[in-house]
Amino acid sequence: MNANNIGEEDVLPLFETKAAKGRTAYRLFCSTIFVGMVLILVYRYSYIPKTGQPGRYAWIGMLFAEVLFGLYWILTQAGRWQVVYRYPFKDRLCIRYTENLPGVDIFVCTADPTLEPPSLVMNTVLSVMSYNYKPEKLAVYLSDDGCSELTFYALLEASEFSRYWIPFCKNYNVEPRAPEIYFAQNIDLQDSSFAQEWTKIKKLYEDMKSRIDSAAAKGGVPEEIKDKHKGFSEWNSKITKQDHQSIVQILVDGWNPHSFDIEGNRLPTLVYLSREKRPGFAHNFKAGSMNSLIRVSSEITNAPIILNLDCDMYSNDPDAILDSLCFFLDEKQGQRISYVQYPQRYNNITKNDIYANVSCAIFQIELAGIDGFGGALYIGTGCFHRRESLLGKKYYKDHRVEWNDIKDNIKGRMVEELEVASKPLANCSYEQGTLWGKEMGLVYGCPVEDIVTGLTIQCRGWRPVYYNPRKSAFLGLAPTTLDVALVQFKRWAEGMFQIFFSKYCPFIYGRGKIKLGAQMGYCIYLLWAPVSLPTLYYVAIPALYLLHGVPLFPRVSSLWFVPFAYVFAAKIAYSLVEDIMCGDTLRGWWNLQRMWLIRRVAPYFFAFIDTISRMFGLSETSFAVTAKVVDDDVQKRYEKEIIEFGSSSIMYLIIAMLSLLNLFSLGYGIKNVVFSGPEPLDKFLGQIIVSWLVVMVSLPIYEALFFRRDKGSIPSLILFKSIVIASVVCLIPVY
Ligand SMILES: O=c1ccn([C@@H]2O[C@H](COP(=O)(O)OP(=O)(O)O[C@H]3O[C@H](CO)[C@@H](O)[C@H](O)[C@H]3O)[C@@H](O)[C@H]2O)c(=O)[nH]1
Ligand SMILES: [Mn+2]
Repeated sequence: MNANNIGEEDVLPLFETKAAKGRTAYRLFCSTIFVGMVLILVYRYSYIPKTGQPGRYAWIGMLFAEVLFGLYWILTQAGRWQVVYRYPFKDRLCIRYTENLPGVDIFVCTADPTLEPPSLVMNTVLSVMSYNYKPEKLAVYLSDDGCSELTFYALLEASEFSRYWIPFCKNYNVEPRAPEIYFAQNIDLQDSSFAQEWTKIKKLYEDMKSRIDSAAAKGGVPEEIKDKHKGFSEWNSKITKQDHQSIVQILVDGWNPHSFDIEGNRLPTLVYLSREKRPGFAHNFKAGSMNSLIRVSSEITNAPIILNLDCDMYSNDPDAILDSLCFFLDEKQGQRISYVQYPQRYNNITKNDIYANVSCAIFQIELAGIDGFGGALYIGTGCFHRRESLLGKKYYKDHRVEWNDIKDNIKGRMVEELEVASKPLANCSYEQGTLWGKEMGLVYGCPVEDIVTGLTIQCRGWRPVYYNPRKSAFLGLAPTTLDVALVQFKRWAEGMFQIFFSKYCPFIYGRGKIKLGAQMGYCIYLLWAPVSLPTLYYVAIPALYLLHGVPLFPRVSSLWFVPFAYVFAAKIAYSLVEDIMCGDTLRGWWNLQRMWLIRRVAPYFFAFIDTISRMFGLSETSFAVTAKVVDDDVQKRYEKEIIEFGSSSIMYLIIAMLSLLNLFSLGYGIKNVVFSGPEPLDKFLGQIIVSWLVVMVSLPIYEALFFRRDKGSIPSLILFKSIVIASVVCLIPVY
């Protein structure tokens, strides 16, 4: 697998790592904020009201909140201090390695045919089957945790359609290779032979899709179809999602001379897997499914490189495999690279990204910043792995792997034989008494299996890479309702906080194994949940004390006001500049501010509560699968960028209550200024500004509470409860 006879020193590298521009300027700016924060704390500490004076306890609380904000802010610098960008050179790769590229196994996970419609999943499967890569080196595995015959049927249909789709894609260099997305584009059909092909394939695709969708609508596969394929015999009336045997079906055997596409070229191997599930056996959600995939694929193709994708993440770049191989095959650094993580991007984002799904700062800056400390995170999808490192091997210096191509046995063994041999590997009992889920494969026991697994891989000596190409390599579906978006963030915040308290806490587990910057970088996310506490404090207490006429910030006429004003303004300005530079719109930034606040006060807070209650054994780990589709009405509102509340989630109660509280106190504060002149303004401007900011970002919330009548507005019961609670809170005496 080495480059032909060339000495290692003379070959050009296959990738390059460059430091981001503007580091010094950023570090200087950062230091001024730091000084401002220290001054704020000095002020807080020296002016604590004496015992008996009003606001003493609130003041001490403010001091705590500001200390916590400050500490958290220091952590977030790990994501910005040393940002690096990676540049692969796939032309060099293609010249140097022609025939001897490694095999790649692609894993797609799906869990529920209603939340994740089979026709959507097939788009992902088709997009990865048509990579620009030798089909005999490519295998696609679909893991179906829903154990649905619909998904199986859809995969059968897709395997047939792929015989037309793949040659069409390659002949005309079509992009992207997810048919649904491709045919939704405006295509220039001047060339008549192309137009003919295009029309033919489009018809084939639409027919296939309508067969899949109508089976899904009927809730089952028609009998006459079932009779045609022996695979359906695995399903009987007793099978449920939670209780069934292992199913492994090789739908395309890349080595079978009969499985060619319509032009006589080979097809990639295609495998359907539904691991065994039995009541009483923990199935460990996606981590369990990935581990079964690792084992089953090792029996069938055993490629040294694994790409793992969520079912909604189609490939948007047919050359993505080549890009990522530049990292693994680089002669000098490649041996140590365990995985290449791409950012999560979406194809259903509206112009101003109403739920702030894109997270520019995270994907364009923070993750690249943590990569600068050698700690690129594994985020569950869009990630190429080295099979060895995912399996749990340690990295040893000077240890070189010989990457054998596709496992020889697929060539010699019959499909039936492979199926029989791999089924037991997906059985519940297989993992009992083994290291799977602990030191092998993905780590169990955490709803963010990805982050914790990535950490363990790094701590075994590997150096992952974060690669954010200009052209998105993968595109998925972002949540289109607030409810779904918040539940997702709650799962993340909860899972991550759990890691912080487990033996995997980066500061302990990673000590001496990964850099301090990387440890801190992890904690930016692991501490999402507890950062909700000072945030809640800051949006509730100053407003409440404004109502009661107790000041909590320095007077405007005092010099102490300056650090507060500076830190506030500088942070806001910085986030604006950062966001716009990442390509967001002004309104997009504004939406991000709203979501920032909402996330911190609701899902992060509930994640905090649930993590603590789990520590006392009061609740269990769960994984709420994100819905990928919604009703037409809801979709229309999403496209118009109207926030979809539309459920009675308890999270809305907190959000509504806080926005009402700030509205009351802002009204009261302004009334005082208008009637009593400059004195209250001097004393209360800080609090008025905080409330004013909360009110400004909450405008769509008031609208949903009081004015909207559509189904997506906030239910009136929540309105009622939040008014009652907010009023009671206002009446509580303060100390
Ligand atoms: O029991 C399960 C649950 C989920 N999944 C699959 O896992 C993927 C991710 O689930 P989704 O509901 O889409 O979660 P997201 O919040 O969108 O996922 C992000 O966060 C997860 C961790 O919380 C990671 O596993 C994902 O890769 C990452 O994209 C999907 O393909 C599911 O089909 C399973 O295979 N089995
Ligand atoms: Mn998802």
